[in-house]
Amino acid sequence: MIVGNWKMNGLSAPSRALVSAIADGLRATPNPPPVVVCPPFTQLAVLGPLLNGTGIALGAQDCHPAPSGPHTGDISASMLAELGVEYVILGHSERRRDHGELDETVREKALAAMAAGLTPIVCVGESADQRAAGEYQDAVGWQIKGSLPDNFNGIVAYEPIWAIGSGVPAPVQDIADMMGFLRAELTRQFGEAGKTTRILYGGSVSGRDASDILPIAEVGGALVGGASLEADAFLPIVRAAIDL
Ligand SMILES: O=C(CO)COP(=O)(O)O
Repeated sequence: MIVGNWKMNGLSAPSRALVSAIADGLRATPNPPPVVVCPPFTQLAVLGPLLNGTGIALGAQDCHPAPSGPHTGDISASMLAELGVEYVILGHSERRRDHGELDETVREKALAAMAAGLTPIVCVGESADQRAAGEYQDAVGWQIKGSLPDNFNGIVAYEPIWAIGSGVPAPVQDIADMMGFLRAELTRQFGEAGKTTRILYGGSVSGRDASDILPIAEVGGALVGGASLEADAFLPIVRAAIDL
C-alpha cells in the first residue's frame, strides 16, 4: 500500500491536477497496489468525487476524538466518513510536535476513527536524540502501548523523525530491525491480530530507494510525504510496490 501524506500543501487547482495525473498513471499500470491520498481537509470534498473508479482511496490527516460538540476548528471522524474518506493519519510526529498531541489523545482519536468506520494510520517513531541515546526501541514501544487502543484495527506507520523531510531514508538495516521489533510488540500486545497489522515505513521515501525499502520483511507499504506532491515522483514508488 502506498499512502501520500500531502501535509499542509494543496490548493484546489493543483490538487485536482495531481490526482488526475496519479489516476492516469495508475490506469497505465497493471496490478497497482492500493493507493491512498491524504490531502488537507479543505480538499477532501473537492477531490472525493474525482476519485471514483480510479483505484485511489481518500484519507485525511487528523480527526478529533469526540463525535461532535464545542471544539472550534476541529473535524470529527464522521464528518470525514461522510465525504467518502476511508483512512485517517493519526499521531503524526508533526502533530505531536505542533499540537502537543500525546499518546493518550492519539488513542482516543483512533477509537473515534474506528467508530466512524475509518481505518486509522497511527504514526510512531523516535527522535534523533532517542536514537543517539540507544532508546529508540523503548520510545517506539511506549508509543505503541499508549497510542493503540486494545481493539485496534488499523495500520501502523513507523516514521523515524530524523528521516522525515531529510531527503535520506533510514538505512535498510535500521528499518529492518525496527520492523522486527514492531511486529514483536504488536504480536505481544494484540496476539493473532498483531501478526497481520499492516506496518508502513515513512521518512524520505522516493522512487530512488522504494525498491530497496518495500521488500524489507514486515514492510507493508510506504507513507510518503514530499514525493507524494508530484505524480512523477509518486508513481515510481507505486510501481516499486507491484508484485511484492
Ligand atoms: O512524514 C512523512 C509522511 O507522513 C514523510 O515525509 P517525507 O517523505 O517528506 O520525508
